[in-house]
Amino acid sequence: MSESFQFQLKKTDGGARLGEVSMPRGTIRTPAFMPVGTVGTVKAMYLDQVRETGADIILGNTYHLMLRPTAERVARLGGLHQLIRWPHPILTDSGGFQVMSLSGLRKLDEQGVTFKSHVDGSLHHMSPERSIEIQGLLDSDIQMQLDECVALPATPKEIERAMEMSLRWADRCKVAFGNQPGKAMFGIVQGGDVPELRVRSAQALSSMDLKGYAVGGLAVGEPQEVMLRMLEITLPELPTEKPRYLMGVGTPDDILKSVARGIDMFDCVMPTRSGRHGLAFTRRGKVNIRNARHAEDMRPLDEQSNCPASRDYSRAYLHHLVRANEALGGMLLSWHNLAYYQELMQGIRQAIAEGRFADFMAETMENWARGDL
Ligand SMILES: CCCSCc1cc(N)cc2c(=O)[nH]c(N)nc12
Repeated sequence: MSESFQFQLKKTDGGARLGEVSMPRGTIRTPAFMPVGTVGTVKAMYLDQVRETGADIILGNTYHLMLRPTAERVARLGGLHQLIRWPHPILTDSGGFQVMSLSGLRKLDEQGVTFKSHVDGSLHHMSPERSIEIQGLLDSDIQMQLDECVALPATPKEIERAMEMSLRWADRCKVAFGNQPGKAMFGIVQGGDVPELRVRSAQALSSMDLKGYAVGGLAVGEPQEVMLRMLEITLPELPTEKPRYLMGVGTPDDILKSVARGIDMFDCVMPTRSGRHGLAFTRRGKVNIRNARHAEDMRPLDEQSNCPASRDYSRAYLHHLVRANEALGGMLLSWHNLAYYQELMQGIRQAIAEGRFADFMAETMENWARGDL
């Protein structure tokens, strides 16, 4: 562990990068998958289970936590790590994305966003400074700038307006964050699906000399090939010695292809949300456990896994639980999916370390294509 925030790029293999983010609360092995703990919990999981799957860091969310239980109450209770009993690193999103997608957005201007809470309809205003203040009250280790993510498709003019505002907000967030040894504030590249706006955003953020850089404005409905193309355009404009975080991504296939292009950190609700709906990700592709073919299949999802949910429970039982809408079904499948995602990340890191990432990617995708036994 380190008293400061440090990123070490340990090895590259083609576009893929092996690294480590060291900070006081722990080390993040990259490429890393970060389970989403939006409201202070990774849904349907105990956090010691999340840790056992191999997670080095989880996410929290300014928008949700400012509404309930409020950032001030979390601070009075000792900060988010103490409240939820997760002593390892936490990254918090800034809240703007959730305001656009969850709240009754009332106003968005230079000063910030004004919105109605989806919890109780109360009115709130969040400026770049307030977002950083909230993330500080949560004692977040990696704090995201407030940004404006435009849903695609959108006009180039609209995308440019939002990208330029996000740059001005990045500057204000940097000032508000100040100097917090051991913590980091990441900028967020915007620019939609417009190459020259992506380049401008990445170059301007790079000149701010931040601790890390997220690629935002993607995984918002665009085709995968558009997302990947934007990575190919954006990543060369970002400093190689800083971590790159692709926000909201993704499926195992998205992750492999984004690692190949130089992404270090990922987050997505996919493994837990899909798990709650009966969809399992496995080394042989996706398995919809609700399908009748599993009703009397006493095999586990993956007898080679060291995760109890994958190894010790039959498909027949999982099928029954999900069909009966029993909470245990979603719990076991969330556990299995998070374990599979972390197993995939460990396989990626090992393959890069041994200089065989291209072969690993090809073999993994072949196994997915072969489908479930
Ligand atoms: C807890 C959720 C973290 S990631 C949410 C997210 C997801 C996606 N897809 C894009 C963005 C974005 O452009 N900006 C911000 N702040 N967040 C985004």
